[in-house]
Order: sequence, then C-alpha cells, then structure tokens
Amino acid sequence: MLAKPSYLNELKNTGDFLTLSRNNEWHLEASEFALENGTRVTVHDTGVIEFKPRVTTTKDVVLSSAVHGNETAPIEICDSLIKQIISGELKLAQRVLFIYGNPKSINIGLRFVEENLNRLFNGHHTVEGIAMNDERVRAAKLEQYVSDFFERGEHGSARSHYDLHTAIRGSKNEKFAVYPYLHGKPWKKSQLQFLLSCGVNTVLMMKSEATTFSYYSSYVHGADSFTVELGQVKPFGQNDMTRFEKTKKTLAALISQNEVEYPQFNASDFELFAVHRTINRTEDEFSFPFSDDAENFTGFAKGELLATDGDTSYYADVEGEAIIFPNAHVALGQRALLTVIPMQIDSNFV
Ligand SMILES: O=C(O)CCC(=O)N[C@@H](CCC(=O)O)C(=O)O
Ligand SMILES: [Zn+2]
Repeated sequence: MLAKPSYLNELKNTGDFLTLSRNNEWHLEASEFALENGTRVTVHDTGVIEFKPRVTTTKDVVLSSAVHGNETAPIEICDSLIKQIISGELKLAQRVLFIYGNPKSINIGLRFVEENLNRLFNGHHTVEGIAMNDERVRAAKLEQYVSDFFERGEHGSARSHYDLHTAIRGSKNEKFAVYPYLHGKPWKKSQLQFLLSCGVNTVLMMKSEATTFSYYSSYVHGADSFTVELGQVKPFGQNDMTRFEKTKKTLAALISQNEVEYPQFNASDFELFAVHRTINRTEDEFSFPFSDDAENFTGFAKGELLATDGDTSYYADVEGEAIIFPNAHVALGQRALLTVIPMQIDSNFV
C-alpha cells in the first residue's frame, strides 16, 4: 500500500486546504480520505479538492477562486465552505470541486505571476511558438481536472461552474456576473434566480468566444458557468465579509440541498447588459481619458472619448455606453476594456 501523504492528518483536523495549497505553490501529492458522514474527499493537486457525498447526486458544481491571486474575498468564502465541509458542519448533497486557481499568486498578493491565468483557457495555454510557463501548465491541468470531474458525474447531472472574482475598480453595480457566450443557446432564468439569491442582480451577456475559465466550462462541458464579480479587490483581512453572506449561504444551499427553491422569477429584479464591444490594447501608448477611480458601469455620452490606443481613438458610439474592467496595463493584444449597453429580457431566455 502506498504511504499516505504527511499532510493528511492536519487537513482532516483543520480543514485548512487553503494554507496547504499556499504552502505547495504549484504541486501537491494527490490523496483521498472519507469524512465520518461518508463524503469522499479527494485532493487532486494543490488548490484542487473534490467532495463526493455518499448519496446519489443530481448536480456537479465547480467553485473556483484565486484565478487572480489578489482577489481575496472569494478565496475566504471558499476557505470557509471547505472547512465547514471537512469538519462535518456542512453535509453535502451534491458533488463539488473547489479550485484555488493560482496559489503562488495568492502568496505574492498579485493578479498573476507571469501571465494572466484567465487568458489561457480553452486551449490557449498551449500555442505553437510560445514557451510554456507555470501559469500555462496550470491552466492545462485545471482544464483536465474540470473535465475529469464532470465526466465522473452521474449521467444527466446538472453541471455548473461559478468562477468567483473581485474587480480592480469599484462598480456602480457592486456585484455582477459575466454570462459567457452561449453560441445562440438561450440564457437561463433559473441561473439568474440563483445569482440573485447570491446578491448578484446584474448580468453581462457576452457575445463572443473567450479565453476565460467560465467560457471554457460552458463551451466545452455545457456547464451553467459564470464569472462572478463579488465586489472590489481588497487584501486579506480587509474584506467586509458581511457583504458576502448571501453568496455564502446560497452556495452552501446549492451543494447541501437536493433542490433549492428560489423566489419566483421577476424580470424587474435584474439589470441586464449586452456586451457592446471589446477594446484591446495593441500599442505601448494606451490610455483612458477617465481617472483610475472611474467605476465600472460609468456611462458615456455618444461621441465621448473612451480610449486611445496608439493613433486610434475609440469614441462611444451609443448613448450611455458603459465601461467595464478598464485596465490600461494589460499585455499587448489583450482586452483593455469592455463596453456594455442595457438590454431587456427577451425571447432568448428559458
Ligand atoms: O476588474 C478588472 O479589471 C478585472 C476583474 C476580473 O478579473 N475579471 C475577469 C472577467 C472574466 C470574464 O470576462 O468572464 C477577467 O478579467 O478575467
Ligand atoms: Zn479576477
């Protein structure tokens, strides 16, 4: 029989998978054990832990955080849920895979180490002529862990993936989700109800493919996937965790109940936006005319300057075109800004 890894006893006693992951930045020996309530716990790697209750399940849920290491509130939420599960306080009814995307970037308190992990999914980690680095290797492994997790699920299980983030800037709508491009498939009201229960009433509908983790699990695995922005980036210890209570409770209910009842769907509870366009940085000289504290969802009048990329100036071409994730410091070729415009619930919702 193979020797059990030395970390197991401490993990069973403390439930502190976060510290274990942070202490093993890129790799952790796999292992397995069972909780007293019968739930199987499988450590696949650093930052990747799976829980499978003894009962027959109907949902396979992926909860990821730390795809960007400085976005600490989602990490604290997942840390607390994992500890509750390992201590037996939260008894699972569904399979769940927790992922801390980039443990090394948590340790250095930065968005990424060499390269933005959330630009490397859906195969973009491995490109001929581009050297691999730790984040590229990690993105490839994370895709594989998610694939294996969904494949091992019960036939017909509902797949979901909530990739939890916080935004660099403040936001007029504090919490919002990005619904990845569905290639014409309808958006789901039941998912909006789940998000609302998390305290997220604002959803942005993407209209093109992406390299993000949520797009990957949506496109490749047909999961109900979202990037969920829960507030503004803060260092550990500075998050007001009361602002995440609804999210924590809703996630706990999702994985510990057979079926969760959400309040009836009401379109007026939501603010929906269609992504209008993506502006990439292509030149060293890239700037915004607005200040660093301009918030996400700030609207611009038609004709106002939005960004300058070298010799190219971008002007709002719709009244009220609003800015999301402006970041002039992204690598060349990457998204520096999204703009959105309000949209209504229409026939493309089921
Ligand atoms: O606030 C910012 O500028 C970025 C916050 C963040 O990390 N957002 C995600 C969104 C991913 C998506 O478009 O689904 C990202 O930029 O990776
Ligand atoms: Zn992020």
